Amino acid sequence: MKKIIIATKNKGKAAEFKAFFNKTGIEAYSLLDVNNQLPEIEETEKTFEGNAALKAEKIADVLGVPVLADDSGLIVDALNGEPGVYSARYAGEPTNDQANIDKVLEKMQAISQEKRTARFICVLALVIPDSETIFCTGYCEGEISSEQAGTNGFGYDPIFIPAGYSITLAQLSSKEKNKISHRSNAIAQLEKWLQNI
Ligand SMILES: O=c1[nH]c(=O)c2ncn([C@@H]3O[C@H](COP(=O)(O)OP(=O)(O)OP(=O)(O)O)[C@@H](O)[C@H]3O)c2[nH]1
Ligand SMILES: [Mg+2]
Repeated sequence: MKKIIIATKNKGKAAEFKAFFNKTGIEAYSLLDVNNQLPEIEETEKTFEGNAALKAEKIADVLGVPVLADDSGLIVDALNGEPGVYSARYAGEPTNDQANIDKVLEKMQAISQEKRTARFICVLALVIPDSETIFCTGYCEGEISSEQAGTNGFGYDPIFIPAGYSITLAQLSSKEKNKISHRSNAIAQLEKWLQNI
């Protein structure tokens, strides 16, 4: 069977990719499944594309197999685009989802609901050895809630209300999140490239 490595150590992302690849006949493994000694990758770029390429290309260099990386984040209009490319490390390192949520809610305390618009972005970089890196981008529009709610998903899901809903992504089932998420929108564009693996 065809195989792909997902260059992520994020359990939430890995689960969402596995749910998708299960349907395609391609076996997907994340870095949490790989035993090889792999380099620690510092996300030094200033763009989602740059960091996605960095993660995919470094792992593909070592393993010599098709690799997909995801660089994603939350963009809040009232915070001038923060946390953006620094979403994982917004409240400092080591990364902590709850501290990141607390920081966003605190900074937005004085901001009214209609000015709390935000979006998730997901940039995927696919590296197939000896081919050019392929990029796909997906978005999920919505707004930041005033309080956190829900325990499904990961990251900022408990404070993100997708457009057209009145509950957070963390209150949706994983199946429902996967129908509308930035990640599934990016994956939908990737599908045509997967036959080259
Ligand atoms: O509520 C959320 N729902 C999502 O669907 C989602 N996707 C990404 N994010 C957050 O954005 C940052 C990504 O940073 P990131 O791309 O560097 O990933 P990461 O460092 O967690 O793992 P890795 O893939 O780099 O190993 C992290 O803070 C994630 O929590 C999400 N939050
Ligand atoms: Mg990261």
